[in-house]
Amino acid sequence: MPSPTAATIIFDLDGTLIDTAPDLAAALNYCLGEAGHGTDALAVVRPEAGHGARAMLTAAYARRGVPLDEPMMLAALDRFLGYYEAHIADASRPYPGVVTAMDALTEAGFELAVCTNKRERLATVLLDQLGLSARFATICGADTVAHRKPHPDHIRETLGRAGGSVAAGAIMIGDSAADIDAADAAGIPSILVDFGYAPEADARAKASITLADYRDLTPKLAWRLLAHRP
Ligand SMILES: O=C(O)COP(=O)(O)O
Ligand SMILES: [Mg+2]
Repeated sequence: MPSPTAATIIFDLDGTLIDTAPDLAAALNYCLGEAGHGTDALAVVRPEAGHGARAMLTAAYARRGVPLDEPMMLAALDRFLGYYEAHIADASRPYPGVVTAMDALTEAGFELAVCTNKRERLATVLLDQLGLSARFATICGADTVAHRKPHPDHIRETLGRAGGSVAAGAIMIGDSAADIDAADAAGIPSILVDFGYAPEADARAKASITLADYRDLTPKLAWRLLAHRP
């Protein structure tokens, strides 16, 4: 049971907690192959992996100069998501050091939560298959809420479900401007991970700190950030 007074560490999922790009790229390449196109290398697809299936398909078709109207997009999305769910944890793994960092944070009394623009069901299936779901007080997806990140309500809803609040203390850890902007608008400190999919310059500038290695995500760092709230 989440404690009502615990501070909450909120993780973004894709590109922050889990490196999901290989399985997302495989789902994209399956769709491209089915439509008679060649495949894209992981390095090409990786920067788009944090923006969801629709963005990945849009970019792949734009690279080929092939138009993708809405009915084609909806059919491609169905194919993408069907393949993706069936292969969701084939190659996706937690980033190095994050599980050890979560152990230390939980041990120190922090509540952990996930706030992702992935669909809640997919996020839950992925974390279930990786054996990580039980660590989180809530897994709050894009379709769990009326307004997804960068809207601050996504963070507020995540905190509410986790038994926390802005007043009780919260930190958002993410890899994109959507994460950092949501944290900023909710009035909580943020950590931008350097190794994610979309570390844009404005997110880097706006984040409370940038993290290059999960070994540095310690309870001491979290307490320091909470002591200097924005
Ligand atoms: O699937 C997306 O659009 C991005 O997911 P994320 O918020 O976990 O990075
Ligand atoms: Mg992300």
